[in-house]
Amino acid sequence: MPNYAKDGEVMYHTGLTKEMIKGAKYALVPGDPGRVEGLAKALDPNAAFVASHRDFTTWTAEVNGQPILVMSTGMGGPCVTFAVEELARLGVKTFIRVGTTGSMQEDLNLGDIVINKAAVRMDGASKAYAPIEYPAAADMRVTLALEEAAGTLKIPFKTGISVSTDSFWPGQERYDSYAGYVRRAYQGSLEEYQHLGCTNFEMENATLFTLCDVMGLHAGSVCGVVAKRTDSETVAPHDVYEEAEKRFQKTVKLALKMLTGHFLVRI
Ligand SMILES: O=P(O)(O)O[C@H]1O[C@H](CO)[C@@H](O)[C@H]1O
Ligand SMILES: O=c1cc[nH]c(=O)[nH]1
Repeated sequence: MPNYAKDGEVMYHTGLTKEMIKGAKYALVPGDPGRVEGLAKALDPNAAFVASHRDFTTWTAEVNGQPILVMSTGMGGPCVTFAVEELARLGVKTFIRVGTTGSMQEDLNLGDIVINKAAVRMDGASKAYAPIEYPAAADMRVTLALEEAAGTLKIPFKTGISVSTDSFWPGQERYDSYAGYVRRAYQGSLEEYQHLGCTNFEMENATLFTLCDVMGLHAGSVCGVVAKRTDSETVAPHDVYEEAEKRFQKTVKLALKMLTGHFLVRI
């Protein structure tokens, strides 16, 4: 029997109650708290600020007359576990990550969109919930809605498998760190992931997908490419992010319209 929050019960880390989230069943979960307001207002000009605690900034919006939560998770798997645990207790059932990412295939360019159908579990947090043999898989209906939305909007996108790491530098085989050293186990890992057909590096999908499947919830992910690792380790200038941001905002808005409407089986 799921342990739902009681009326008025305040979630310790997010500072939210059931009343504050207005019965939202869908949550958009970007990593960056600075992305929340823009995303909420892109969904709904009447979106409203709800709370800001630690890494978790929350706004509410409406799409198709349904309440939608937009809440940052902060960076990395451990932060995602707080977001999923507390929002699930408040009744959220579907989580869509709206992030940034580093692409690892030649045909994924800066500013493009990646929709992740699964993730390689290089995080640590998901291991507290399921053995490493358990897949980190996105919900197929959420993934299809994101693909259908990006395709309809003619936004360049690719669907693939992300590698979700706990480290932006050695875990993603970056040599431009302070020490400049990548431990031997990760030297050559980028090339290996490319051969395995993985599409991108980021830091939250594996935890999000694993937890949601384990808990009977639904998850999807759309990320904008801000680093093209086939060319460089560097993150691109801000205008690339702004282009990607416009694209992922439009994509999730249309995907939410489909998911809250009559797209495939209602979840
Ligand atoms: O832009 P967000 O959603 O934070 O996602 C990506 O950006 C951060 C690293 O720069 C990591 O959290 C990574 O997953
Ligand atoms: O290269 C990148 C860019 C964004 N986020 C990541 O985790 N890696």
